[in-house]
Amino acid sequence: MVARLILQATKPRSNLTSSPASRQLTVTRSHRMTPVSTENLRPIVFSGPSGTGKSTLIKRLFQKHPDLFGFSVSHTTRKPRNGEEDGVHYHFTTPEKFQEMIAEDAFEEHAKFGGNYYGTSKQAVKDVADGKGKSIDGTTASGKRICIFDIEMEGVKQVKKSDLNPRICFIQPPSMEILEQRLRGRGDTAEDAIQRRLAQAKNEIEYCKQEGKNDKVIINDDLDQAFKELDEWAMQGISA
Ligand SMILES: Nc1ncnc2c1ncn2[C@@H]1O[C@H](COP(=O)(O)OP(=O)(O)OP(=O)(O)O)[C@@H](O)[C@H]1O
Repeated sequence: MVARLILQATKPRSNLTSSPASRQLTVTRSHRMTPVSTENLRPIVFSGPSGTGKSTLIKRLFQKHPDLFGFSVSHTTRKPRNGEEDGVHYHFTTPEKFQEMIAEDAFEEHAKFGGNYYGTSKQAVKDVADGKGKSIDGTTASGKRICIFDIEMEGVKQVKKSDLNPRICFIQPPSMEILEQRLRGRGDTAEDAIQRRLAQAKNEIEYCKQEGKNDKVIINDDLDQAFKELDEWAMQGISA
């Protein structure tokens, strides 16, 4: 879904790294404290074709580490749906204000989908590290968190150019045939959209093959195996 310009985590920023005391953050977990080095506060970006299994894998990551990761609250020019609260689900804004923010270089990345703008502001990324991001269920992700991005290829290109210094992981389908089965199996995508997504998937897989575009590529064939690989990679360097 489009608005998954959701979250990110930020590269070690000055407010997190300037004093010795901040070189190690402490994340409170259910029964213990987990020291997290500043290196691990780098945002993690997940990308990959629609239907490849990003949401499924990210959900597992949040379930396994409920206090460690967060999404940023995106800006959007679309109208709020029932039950959506400004500042919680999205920062709802006007096209004029959104354009102003683009001009002020306020976004880490932004894009237009279905006639509406969506974007991740620099402030929203900082908010995740300050305990003001979102958890997987939309509730406030309190405490310092590592920002997770779930974004499209164009968004990945933008964050790579920003000063976020994210770790980038591409989730690849085992084959185009299986990707098609997954998209159809979800039962929520119209035929023309499936065809568009499959065509786009080819572009994304080509992009992913280029040298230096990703820090990690995971083939999501067997889900348990893919999650194990993803979890080990995401948790690298995080003391638990
Ligand atoms: N390893 C797997 N084996 C079989 N089915 C899977 C696997 N991973 C995910 N799926 C299924 O594939 C479908 C697509 O997964 P998911 O919605 O997580 O994809 P996505 O990459 O987040 O897509 P989008 O970008 O469109 O939101 C879902 O029905 C999910 O249950």
